[in-house]
Amino acid sequence: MTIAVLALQGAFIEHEHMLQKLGADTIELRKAGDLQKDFDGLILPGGESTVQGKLLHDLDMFEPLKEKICSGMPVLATCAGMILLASDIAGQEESYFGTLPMTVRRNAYGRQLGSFHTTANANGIGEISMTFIRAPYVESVHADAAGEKPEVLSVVQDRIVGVKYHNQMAFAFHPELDQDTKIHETFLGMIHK
Ligand SMILES: NC(=O)CC[C@H](N)C(=O)O
Repeated sequence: MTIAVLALQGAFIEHEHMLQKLGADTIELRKAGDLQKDFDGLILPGGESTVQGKLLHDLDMFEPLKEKICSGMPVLATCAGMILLASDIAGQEESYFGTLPMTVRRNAYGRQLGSFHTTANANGIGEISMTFIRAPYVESVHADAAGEKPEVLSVVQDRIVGVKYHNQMAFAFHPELDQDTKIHETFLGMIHK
C-alpha cells in the first residue's frame, strides 16, 4: 500500500514516519509530475493553508489532486489540510478543494491559546491525544446535494475537531506529532486494495 503525502510545506515528514511505522510505503508530492505515480491514499498535512493553496495552484497540482479526491481517493487531512478540504472558510472569500461540506474557522483559539494539548474521544477510533497548533475548528457541517452531512467524529471544548465524509477524514489537530498511531491506522483501514 502506497500513501502520497503532500510535501509542499508544513508537517509532512512526521506523517511519513508514522505511516512507515505502520508498514505503508510513502511517496512525496512536490510537483505535478509526482501525481503520475501510483498511490492508494493521500495525506494533506498541517502547515499554512494559504501558502499550501497558493503553491498547489502555482505548481499546477490543484486540479489533478481535486479530481482524485472527488473520484474517491481516501484522504486524511490535518489542520491546514482540513482547511484545504472545507467548502467554506469563515470570514474568507477563498476556499480551496471545497470537497467537504463544512464551514471551518481558522486560527480559532486566539493567540494565547494558539497551541494546546488534550485527550479526547474520536468516534470509532477511541481515546486519542490531540496537539492543537494555531488550529482551525469546524463551525458547522452542511448537508450535501443528497441531504447527507459529514459525520462528526470528535468534539473538544464544544467545538467540532474531527469529521468524516465518505473518503475524506479531517482533524483540526496534529496526530502525526503524537505517539498514538490510531488515526493513521484507521485511515489505512479506509483503503481497500
Ligand atoms: N497547524 C496548522 O496547520 C495551522 C493552520 C494554519 N493556522 C492555517 O490557517 O492554515
